[in-house]
Amino acid sequence: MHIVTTIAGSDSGGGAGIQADLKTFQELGVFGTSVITALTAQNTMGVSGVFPIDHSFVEKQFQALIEDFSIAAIKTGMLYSSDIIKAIAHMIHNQNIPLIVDPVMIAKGGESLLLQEAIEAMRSSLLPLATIVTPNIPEAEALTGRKIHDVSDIREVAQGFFQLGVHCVILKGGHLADPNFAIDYVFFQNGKSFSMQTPRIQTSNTHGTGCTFSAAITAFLGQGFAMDKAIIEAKKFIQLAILHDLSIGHGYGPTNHFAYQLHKDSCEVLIYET
Ligand SMILES: Nc1ncnc2c1ncn2[C@@H]1O[C@H](COP(=O)(O)OP(=O)(O)OP(=O)(O)O)[C@@H](O)[C@H]1O
Ligand SMILES: Cc1ncc(CO)c(N)n1
Repeated sequence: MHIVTTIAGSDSGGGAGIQADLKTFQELGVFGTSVITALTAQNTMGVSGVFPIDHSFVEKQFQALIEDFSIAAIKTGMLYSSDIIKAIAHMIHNQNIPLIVDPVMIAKGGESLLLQEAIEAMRSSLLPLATIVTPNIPEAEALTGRKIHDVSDIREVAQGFFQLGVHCVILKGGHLADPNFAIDYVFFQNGKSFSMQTPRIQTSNTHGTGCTFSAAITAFLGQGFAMDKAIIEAKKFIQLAILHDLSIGHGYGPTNHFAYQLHKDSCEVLIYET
């Protein structure tokens, strides 16, 4: 049994954060463990409160895991403060475990999940340890200080992440205004790159898409998939989770974590060399 870990915030509404990650791990046949960085009072309509966990207790949770388990891959999500980020970086820097950083900053409803003061710690302490980083466009802009106007700017931004020491950058194009396709751009430090394209689904049920996508990458990597295969299969997982959405809540509803196991043969991801 492969064991993986999510270090993230709790979403009481169950569609994002720790809850989305553990559901995704379970669906993909890996044993999920967790380190909770913050509690959020949250539903599909928004975040009504954030209660950060003291960084010493974040450390204590991780310590409990590494004393007992052999962890195959780690992902991070909502990390909230520089104290928490630095504590995590300190704990994992000598562990030699693949690390997927989803640099969560803002919830779909606009609430902040990362303090402004924490951006520098993300850049200087955590990203140098990252195997893969999965920013959306605004996150990539905030972390590299470069603006993305169109696809040609994306390669430059990936370089910005490589300079920090990241091995693979997945720029999620969900926020680029292509009405027909959801395109993500994948860049490796060795120069290899490709884009992944699926039909864009017209829905407001996109709560937790980023968490679910990065959790699926973590689950596949933890099982020993090669990096490109893990990324492409995770794109399939999130496409199906958005397509077969569940009617839950009154706002931005969750995705359907059951869908991949039911429909995985029906989804095609188009891959283009870039
Ligand atoms: N409407 C959509 N149809 C198809 N795929 C989508 C759609 N919206 C997002 N995706 C895909 O979902 C994945 C997550 O991307 P997204 O841009 O939503 O992440 P995010 O903004 O970080 O999410 P979150 O708000 O959960 O942090 C990407 O693979 C993206 O292409
Ligand atoms: C706890 C948490 N993590 C991440 C996101 C981003 O989707 C969210 N809304 N809540």
